[in-house]
Amino acid sequence: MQSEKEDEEDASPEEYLALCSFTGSDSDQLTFSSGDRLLVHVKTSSDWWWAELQGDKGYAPACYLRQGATEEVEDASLEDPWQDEEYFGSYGTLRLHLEMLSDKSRTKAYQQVVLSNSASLRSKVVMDLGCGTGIISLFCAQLAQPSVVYAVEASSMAEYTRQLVKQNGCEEVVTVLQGRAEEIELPEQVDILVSEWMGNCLLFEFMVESVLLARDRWLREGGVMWPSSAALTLVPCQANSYFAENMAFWERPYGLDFTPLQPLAQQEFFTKPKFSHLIEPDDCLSTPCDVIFLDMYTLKVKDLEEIEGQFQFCVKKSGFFHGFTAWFTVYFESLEAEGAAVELNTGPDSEPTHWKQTLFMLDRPVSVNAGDSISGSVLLRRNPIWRRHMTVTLHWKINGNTQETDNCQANILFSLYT
Ligand SMILES: NC(=[NH2+])NCCC[C@H]1O[C@@H](n2cnc3c(N)ncnc32)[C@H](O)[C@@H]1O
Repeated sequence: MQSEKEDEEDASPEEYLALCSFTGSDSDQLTFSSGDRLLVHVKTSSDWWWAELQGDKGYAPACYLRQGATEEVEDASLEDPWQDEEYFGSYGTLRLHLEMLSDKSRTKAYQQVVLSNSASLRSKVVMDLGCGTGIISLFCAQLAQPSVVYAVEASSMAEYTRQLVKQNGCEEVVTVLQGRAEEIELPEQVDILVSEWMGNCLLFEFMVESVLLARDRWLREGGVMWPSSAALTLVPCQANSYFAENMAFWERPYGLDFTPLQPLAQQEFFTKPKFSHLIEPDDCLSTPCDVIFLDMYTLKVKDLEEIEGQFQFCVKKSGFFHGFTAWFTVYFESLEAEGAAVELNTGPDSEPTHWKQTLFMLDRPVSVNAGDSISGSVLLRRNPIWRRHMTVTLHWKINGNTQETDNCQANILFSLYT
């Protein structure tokens, strides 16, 4: 009796080129090298395909493969791996800047950092990386007396930022430099490198790479990074309304049975992370836990390729385990020796920010009971081709202490593609 997959394999396989190497993380994932030609038998999901390489079969990440690619196509996709045209184009318009400036939690946290360090900022040299409209640089000039702030902005917004600096009488202190932080020249090393670089799930957009490169090139020995550190937090959660709206909905719409659409709904709505999700504190099934911690003084660009964290949650109340929710917190150390750090927490116990939280839905909910443990790991793997993207792979098992049976092993791969 052929397996379902073998049935589907009867269709003629298509040849794909591996654009880079991939090492399978468990027995049913294929391992291959850049340049290998794989035969794709079944596109089991938008992210994982059942493929074959020299007789070995297994799942391959679709984003690593290009159909009928030849060298020039490969070069083309490597031409703009940062998608800078689109990325800086979007920051050249007001929409995103309005969203960020309207985010009081975010903007006031940076204002508080400047305010609480205003004495120590006197006569310091500051770099504001990715200054956008220049709000952080203007806070520095308005609330403290640094000797100079280099406000670096790659998008066309920079020309307006210059006007805002002049309009607010800060041109003596703030110098706007248009260009990528990796490419511009500063006349001197800086004492403080401040930036608002965080993206969804902390790292999406990978602007953090630019911050690390600028740190290595422009931050003087003993200089200060703002943020100084960052943590990614995870919690198993209920998502009853999201589940009801996207899955239960198909049970009886207008008295009809639309359940045959539920597999489609699962594929379409639950295989991508839900950005801007607002989790209620009550939805948390256990105490949230920091799964990844980044020290902005020691973090290296190569560390960004794969970042893994472990977790062990103890379920504190019975309910439906619909998925995991993630958020981040960044910390700004004080310039004064014993001064208190400022933190910007984007979790459910803080004022909502424009990031809100990110919800990763399981294929199907699992009912859990108080005392169960949900343990496993989260792997953030940067896309080797599209450098602003990453996949999030969650492995977990549930050691229900109320059931004899086994764990339910599972792993889901989410691609944080725009
Ligand atoms: N928190 C985020 N996810 N994004 C908010 C900051 C993004 C701002 O930094 C600018 N920006 C991003 N990368 C760079 C770079 N390498 N060099 C200069 N400006 C940059 C970008 O044009 C935008 O104005």
